[in-house]
Amino acid sequence: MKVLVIGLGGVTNGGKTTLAKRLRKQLPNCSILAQDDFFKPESEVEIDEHGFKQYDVLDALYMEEMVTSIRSWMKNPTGSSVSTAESKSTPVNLRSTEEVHILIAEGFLLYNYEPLNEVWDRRYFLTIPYEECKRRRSTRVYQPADQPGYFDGHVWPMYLKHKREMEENTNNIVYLDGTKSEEDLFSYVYNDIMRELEAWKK
Ligand SMILES: Nc1ncnc2c1ncn2[C@@H]1O[C@H](COP(=O)(O)OP(=O)(O)OP(=O)(O)O)[C@@H](O)[C@H]1O
Ligand SMILES: NC(=O)c1ccc[n+]([C@@H]2O[C@H](CO)[C@@H](O)[C@H]2O)c1
Repeated sequence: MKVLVIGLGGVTNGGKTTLAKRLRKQLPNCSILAQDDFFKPESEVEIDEHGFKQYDVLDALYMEEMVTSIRSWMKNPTGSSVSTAESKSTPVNLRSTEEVHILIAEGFLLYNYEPLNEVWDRRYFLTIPYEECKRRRSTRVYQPADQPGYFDGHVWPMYLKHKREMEENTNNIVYLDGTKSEEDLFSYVYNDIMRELEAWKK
């Protein structure tokens, strides 16, 4: 049996969830694990001197639990103990599909946490420019909702800081331009993963 752990990281509102769901429909035995499911409750999230809740940092997340979830999926991809959303579709375009299991872990802060660095078979990173990110984010309602000035005061500066640290410490990141169409993004990543699976079968 082959297990493939795919990281789909990138900026908030870059389109990670949209792309992951689309991939899950088409890839064989594919599950999604969302980093957003590991946020701490609001009462445990720190507040900085400007009054901004510190959600866009590793400390706001139960990262050890996320590692445990990924590792237990890797040991037993068909087990039910891990909270992942699983594909219900019939696998396509692949013989011996029952031997392949794919986990897409999607989230905004995947590659800055050392204990996760060795789990990835492939690392993707979606980017969109500042203006587009701010626009998309303004259409979303988080729980709790973004405070006034939150994007410029917390979200974007933390994104730039983490991206810089990631670039200093991590190799082999495949950057994806999140302003491309959903269809283009899907077919690029789908073909990339299928090539990897074909190479494994040989
Ligand atoms: N390729 C695309 N082109 C234009 N808009 C897109 C594209 N993909 C997703 N979107 C839109 O961008 C917004 C964010 O998408 P999505 O929820 O998939 O992003 P995300 O990276 O998972 O966000 P977050 O992790 O911050 O919640 C949504 O309104 C979605 O419809
Ligand atoms: N899911 C949450 O608990 C939560 C609460 C407040 C803000 N967020 C935002 O989610 C994004 C990552 O998807 C981050 O930019 C957080 O600001 C999440």
